[in-house]
Amino acid sequence: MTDPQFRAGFVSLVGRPNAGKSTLTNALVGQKVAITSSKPQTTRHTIRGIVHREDSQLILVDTPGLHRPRTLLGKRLNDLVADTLSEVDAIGFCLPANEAVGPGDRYIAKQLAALKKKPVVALVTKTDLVDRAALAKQLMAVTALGNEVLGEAGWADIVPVSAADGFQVDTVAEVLSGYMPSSPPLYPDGELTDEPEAVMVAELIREAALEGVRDELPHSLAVVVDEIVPREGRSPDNQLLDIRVNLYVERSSQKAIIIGKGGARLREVGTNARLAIEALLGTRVYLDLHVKIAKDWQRDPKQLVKLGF
Ligand SMILES: Nc1nc2c(ncn2[C@@H]2O[C@H](COP(=O)(O)OP(=O)(O)OP(=O)(O)O)[C@@H](O)[C@H]2O)c(=O)[nH]1
Repeated sequence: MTDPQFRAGFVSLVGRPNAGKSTLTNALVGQKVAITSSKPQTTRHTIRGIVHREDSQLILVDTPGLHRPRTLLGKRLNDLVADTLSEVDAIGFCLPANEAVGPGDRYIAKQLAALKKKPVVALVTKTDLVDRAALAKQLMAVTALGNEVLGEAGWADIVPVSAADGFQVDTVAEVLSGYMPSSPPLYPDGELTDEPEAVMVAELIREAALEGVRDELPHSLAVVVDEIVPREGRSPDNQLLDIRVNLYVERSSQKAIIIGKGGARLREVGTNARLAIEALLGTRVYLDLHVKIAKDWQRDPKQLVKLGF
């Protein structure tokens, strides 16, 4: 039954490069979905993370246009950003606690002001890097920016947060949830990301797995990307993505076809898929494939939802 109190909607985290958007996205979602690094402008795709809460669901959308004010001409950039942001229900504007409010922040704030009625929540990020006095000063500076650019009312809210130690991460989710419209959940429970990257990766694996056996398994194969996680401790120019994937078939005879004698076919599928994914993403990849039987998944609506259909 649908809970009339439930809220669900879209949120975009914006802010200048290195403001902590990707890290906060990961902390909110509770699992790594975005690629973070200390080098600015590494977010390569519009990424969505989904935050499932008891009484709300937040779908986080990244706004790539705001990352590169210097490489796009003013109007085009404004249009691009306005396009993306006009579709969200609230905006979280990330400003690092340990860096003075500067022209980059003011530039973004002015674009947000042009969107008129959209609620903008100022998120003062990385609070673990400053002491209480410095944080208080930064909160005042951020409040002043809101009043200067958005008028008397200023930001919809202002929340200090640290993705690194978890301080107030939950409060951020709660405050943003308050700006979501009443709606049933928009995504099935347990779904963490709906990024185009995962969909494309699944497609490439499906292709590789069906190569040469298409007649035997035409529609009996579902590919679900469980996780795409950057390997810890790698430098930005030597990244490795760990990708864990489940391949679902309907019967054990089909499982045997996919795996092949002594696992030989699955190894070949893995290599071919990995090369295609590396070419797509431009990063080295470690692919972890598991073949599972989901009996009659094509006829079972619950299974279909679980498998992303
Ligand atoms: N100490 C600390 N560091 C953080 C925190 N959040 C992010 N960082 C660091 O700040 C840097 C930038 O963080 P990102 O999350 O990649 O920033 P971003 O805004 O997504 O950056 P772009 O993709 O360049 O726009 C990384 O080195 C993070 O580890 C935090 O809460 N505390």
